[in-house]
Order: sequence, then structure tokens, then C-alpha cells
Amino acid sequence: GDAGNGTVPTPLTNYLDTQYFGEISIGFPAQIFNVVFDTGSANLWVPSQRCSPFSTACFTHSRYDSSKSQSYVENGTGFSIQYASGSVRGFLSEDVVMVGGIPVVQVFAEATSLSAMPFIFAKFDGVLGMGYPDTAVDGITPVFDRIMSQQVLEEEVFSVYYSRDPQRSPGGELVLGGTDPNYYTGSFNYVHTRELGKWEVTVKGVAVGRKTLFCSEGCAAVIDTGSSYITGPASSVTLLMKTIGAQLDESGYKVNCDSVKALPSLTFHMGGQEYSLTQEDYVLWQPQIQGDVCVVTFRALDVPPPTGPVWILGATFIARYYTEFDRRNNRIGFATAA
Ligand SMILES: CC(C)(C)OC(=O)N[C@@H]1CNC[C@H](C(=O)N(Cc2cccc(Cl)c2Cl)C2CC2)C1
Repeated sequence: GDAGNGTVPTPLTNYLDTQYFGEISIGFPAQIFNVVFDTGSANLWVPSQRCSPFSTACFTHSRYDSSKSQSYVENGTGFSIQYASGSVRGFLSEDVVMVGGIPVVQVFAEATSLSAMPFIFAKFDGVLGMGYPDTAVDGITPVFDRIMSQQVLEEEVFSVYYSRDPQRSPGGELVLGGTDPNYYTGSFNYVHTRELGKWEVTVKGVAVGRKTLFCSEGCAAVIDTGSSYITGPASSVTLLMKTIGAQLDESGYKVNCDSVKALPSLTFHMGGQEYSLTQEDYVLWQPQIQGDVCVVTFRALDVPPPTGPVWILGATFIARYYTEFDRRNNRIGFATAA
């Protein structure tokens, strides 16, 4: 139901606490897609009906068929986006996109080739970038900017709730134009974005327990709804994981499950507030045949300059702190998730 601010919230599906996605439709009659609402990027792309038959990632997902949409407008400009983890290539098209009950005429990309890695693991079909226009490939006006220019939102903000327990329903919620008090307690604390055009803030300290180990002079962090984990510069994350006794293996950092309760909290100091994650927040218990495996949801990632070095606070962080992205005031608000 309406979160009381004129837009219909979009319920999200939570897949294993690592992928959160919701439904949009493109075209008339409506073609439905599951997309990640990704604050770390600013383009909309979905797999194309014209996907190459060799792209497995394409064939296991819903595909847009322009020949079946009465509202389709041809564009044809080439498109490619290079993620740290993979690449998407295709061409631009224009059609009516429905997000949170709001229709927008939108230029988006039809993906004709998706790198197998990582998209064969994706439960979602495509990505709807919620980033600033500056980060949009091909200078395409992003969806949220098109919605803001319609003057239908009560506030020029959007908010994200990610559930922590995959069984809980809904797995999450996106609200355009406001926040949903059902999913947070207490008040919001705000952090201004570091520079215009990115959902990036300054962290003034990263602590293990009460000991600040890095960033006391300030470092950059992207609040990224499209990333699963928390990533940081390899030197920092390696030391952080060593401090909590996590071991690195081919699929990431792990701890002994019976030592989890004794793990210290990890705290990010932002905007005058301490944002702590307890082991409940940052350890994923994965029951496996040979016994439970406890995955620490931190990864070392050296993002090359000029973007990096940078921390990325993804779903692990957002599941604990309900997040409001405020385009009007270029700030991000955090409240304790309910
Ligand atoms: C420089 C620029 C291209 C803008 O950088 C980005 O766009 N950077 C994006 C920032 N947000 C996360 C994006 C990402 O890694 N994936 C892949 C992914 C993430 C989690 C789980 C899975 Cl399975 C997958 Cl496939 C897309 C889903 C959003 C990259």
C-alpha cells in the first residue's frame, strides 16, 4: 500500500541477502523485468530479444522485444558498460518504463551480450541505475531524473529497505518520493555527499571494537545499493580481516562459526555518528553439507583512481541502516532499520 507520500512503494525480493531486486515494466503491453535499483550506476539496461544465442546470461533472463511494444521508439546508438565484475554491450532504445507506478519515457539499453561472469549468477534481469546523471554512460538522463522533472514526487528523494532474513517478506522496499516508517526506527542522521554527482560520502574512521584502524584523516565511501558486500582498499581490508581472525579462501573471507559470537563490531564514523555492524550484520551463516560456513561480508577491492581508492558500503550496510538518498539536498540519511 501507499507509504503515505503519493508513490506506490516497490517491494523487493531478497535473494540470499546478496541480491535485492524489484519489478519494473517496459513498453505497451507491459513487458516485466526484475531489476537491481543500483545507486552505484546511472543507466537502465535489460536483456534484449536480439541477444546473441551464445550469451547464456541473456537466455536465462527475461528479454525486451521492441517488436511487441506499441510505444517503442527506435534509437540504435551503441552502448557498453564496463563493471569491475563484468561487461554489458548492446544498443539504445526508447520506450515507456513504469517504476513505482510512475510512467516515464526512457532511453535505456537493450543488452545483446552480457559477460557470463557475473551475470549467470544474477537472479535479476537487468539494472536500473539510481546514480547521478554524471555517472550515466552515453550521457543518458537517468530514470529518477526523468521522474523528478515530472514534479510528481512530494520530495526529491528515494529510500531503500533491505531485509536481513531471506525468509522475511518483503525482502526489501524502494520508495520514490519519501521514506517508509514501517521499516525504520528513530530519526535520520544525514551525511552530505562528498562531491556533486555521486552517492559518495566521507568516512572519518573505521574501527574494530573501539580501536580506530584507518580513515581517521577521512576517506571516501560509496553507498551502493547494487553491491552485495562491503569492499575497501586491499591493504585495509586485509588488516581488518586479520584483526578479527578471518581466513581468506577462493570464495572470500571466512570465520570459524563457533567463534562468531565473540567477533567485535566494525564501526564506520560518518557525519558525526558511529555506524556499527555487529557480527550478526556482517557474517552470513551458510548451512552446507559439510557443516555451516560463516562468510564475512567484506571484500578487498582496489578501485583504480580517479574513482578509487574508495570503500563501498553495499547491502550488508544498508540492511542494518535504512537509507534515504536525497537529491534535493545532496545528502544521504541513515536510520536504524526495523
Ligand atoms: C563505472 C560504472 C560502470 C558506472 O560502475 C558501475 O556501474 N558499478 C556498479 C555499482 N553497483 C554494483 C554493480 C554490480 O557490481 N553489479 C553486478 C552484481 C552485483 C551483485 C550481485 C550480482 Cl549477481 C551482480 Cl551480477 C550490478 C548489479 C548491479 C556495479
